[in-house]
Amino acid sequence: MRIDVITIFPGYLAPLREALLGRAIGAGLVDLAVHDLRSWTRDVHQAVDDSPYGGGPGMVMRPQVWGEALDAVLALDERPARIVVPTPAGRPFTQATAQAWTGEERLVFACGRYEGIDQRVVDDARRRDLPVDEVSIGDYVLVGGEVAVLVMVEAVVRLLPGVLGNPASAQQDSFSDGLLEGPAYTRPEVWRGLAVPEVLRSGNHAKIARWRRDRALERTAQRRPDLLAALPEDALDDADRAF
Ligand SMILES: CC(C)N1CCN(Cc2ccc(Cn3ccc4ccc(-c5n[nH]c(N)c5C#N)cc43)cc2)CC1
Repeated sequence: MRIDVITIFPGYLAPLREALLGRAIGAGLVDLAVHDLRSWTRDVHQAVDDSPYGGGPGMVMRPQVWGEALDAVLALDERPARIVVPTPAGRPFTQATAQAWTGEERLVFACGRYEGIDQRVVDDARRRDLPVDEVSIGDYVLVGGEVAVLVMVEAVVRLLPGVLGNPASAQQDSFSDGLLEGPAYTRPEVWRGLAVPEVLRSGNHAKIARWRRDRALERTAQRRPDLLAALPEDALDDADRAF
């Protein structure tokens, strides 16, 4: 997978070259290119924003600069690309989104700042039949799209074959079966007077699996009843329902 990020703050994306993601890049599983939007400005001030039509607070990012930047970055590689635009007004970015994007050969992220990017940039890409997703990582307001891109790239790349040391981790993620994961423990057996639940030390794998499922159901019911309500009919077996 090739990933391109266009931003006025390239340094914000430096963490993508660290740790797991850095190793994925080093292993050739991911190609990452970060581009400074100001490279496509033509004025001495390298202006990327302007006042909003219709008035209102803040500034809006100029379509000309973004249009030239996206055209140039898309032309760098012949692989078909999905353009991703983080925005507070976007569709929710979920684990399902991350899973779906693992099938893409290329993702091009457009990081806005100020009050966002002139809508005609997205409209122009769509009318050229380029796939464009406007997505939000959560119901809170950030200052720009860069942090959202860090989140989304990590969520996608960790699902790519060969990236995680133990692929089972991705399969047993929270959300992958629709539930939150339950509590996890490691040594010592007792810490500050708190003992690891005995069942986890029993060696009885059936009992352990049941206990873990019950804790996941309990935690999901307490913290995310919406996830429980959204489970498909056949997601819970009789033992789950008995819980
Ligand atoms: C009603 C009320 C919830 N509204 C809210 C948004 N207000 C306008 C407004 C304010 C600030 C920004 C800053 N900004 C610029 C580009 C950009 C990209 C992503 C995000 C972003 N924020 N939160 C997320 N989950 C995001 C994602 N993904 C924020 C961005 C952009 C837009 C208007 C009021």
